[in-house]
Amino acid sequence: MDMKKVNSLDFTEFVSVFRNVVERCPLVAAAVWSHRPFSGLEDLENHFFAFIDALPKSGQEGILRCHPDLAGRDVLMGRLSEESRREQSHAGLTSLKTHDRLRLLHLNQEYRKRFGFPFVVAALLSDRATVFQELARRLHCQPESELRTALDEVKKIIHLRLIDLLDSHYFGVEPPQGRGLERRQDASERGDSAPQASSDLEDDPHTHTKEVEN
Ligand SMILES: NC(=O)N[C@H]1NC(=O)NC1=O
Repeated sequence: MDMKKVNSLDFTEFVSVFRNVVERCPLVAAAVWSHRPFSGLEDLENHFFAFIDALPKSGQEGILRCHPDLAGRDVLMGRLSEESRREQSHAGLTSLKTHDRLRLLHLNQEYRKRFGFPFVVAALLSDRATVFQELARRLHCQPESELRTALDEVKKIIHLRLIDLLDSHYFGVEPPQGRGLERRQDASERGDSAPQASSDLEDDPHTHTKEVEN
């Protein structure tokens, strides 16, 4: 879909297409529609970012709480959104062995206990090893800076989801904070050589398939 097409969508169509750009928060797409026409991907995503930035802390935490835990219950129950399933699968999080799943469950619980919202990371830019490392590192951050870090990850997820929905020629646009696309490409080109969180990870062929098309 190109920007001309995006700008031609009526409210219902726009919300239907962009409803999960912010995980389980179609209200954000509903608000962004009012700002059309958009000049390009950057303009469009800036409206998503601005909506989130303008929220009070409780709203920002609410956005984070709409994200499913990585390798959490929603994964086990098959209740992930299509986007989240693809992202978590890309990072190898839908095929963890019990030992690693329990370790992640424990870290996720510790994180949620400390900050009051789930650990969020752009899984499409990550792999199993970095998810574990980042979770262990961010667990010790100060609440205020951690909220900002988590929202920056949400913005990376938004950026990548918008790229998926739009034409591939937008792929050259830098992600928020200029970080990440290179790693995403590395990951998708990497094929089956994703670093592992521990030596006993399952090797699920679905985990390492090239899931990112662009
Ligand atoms: N908790 C969390 O990070 N969830 C997510 N990350 C991501 O890239 N997609 C998600 O659903």
